[in-house]
Amino acid sequence: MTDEDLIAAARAAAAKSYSPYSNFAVGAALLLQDGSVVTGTNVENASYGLALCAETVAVAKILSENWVGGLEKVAVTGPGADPITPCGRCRQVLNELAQLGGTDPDILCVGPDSVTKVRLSELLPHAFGPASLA
Ligand SMILES: O=c1ccn([C@H]2C[C@H](O)[C@@H](CO)O2)c(=O)[nH]1
Ligand SMILES: [Zn+2]
Repeated sequence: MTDEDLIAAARAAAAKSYSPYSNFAVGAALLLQDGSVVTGTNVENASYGLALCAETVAVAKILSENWVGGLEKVAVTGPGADPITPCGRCRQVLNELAQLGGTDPDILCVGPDSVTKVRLSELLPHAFGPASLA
């Protein structure tokens, strides 16, 4: 799975976005250690504050259906002029999945003409995670 393939999967997910209120279509594609890819898109609501982010939808799909191992890589696409970075809540939600499998995934923050690659630990330093409860 190349970065380009993962980005294409995120873009395909964004094409299914339900975002009639913000018109801001986000796609996320999560690559797991067994090579499988799970996608998510943002799902908004007439009660605006209930919007679900693309990354969180993808993590919920994985943990409720088919978690098979560590989180290797994530691609996130948005419609803005700059590469999109996961919001704070999504960083925490992604960290839970990463910690479960013991990885520090690359996050591909995708813009129209550039990709910024950062580690999750760079986006969420000093994270609170499962081990913090011990
Ligand atoms: O990382 C992010 C940031 C925002 N959104 C969604 C939430 C909302 O539907 C829209 C505008 O904030 O974008 C995501 O899905 N992921
Ligand atoms: Zn988010």
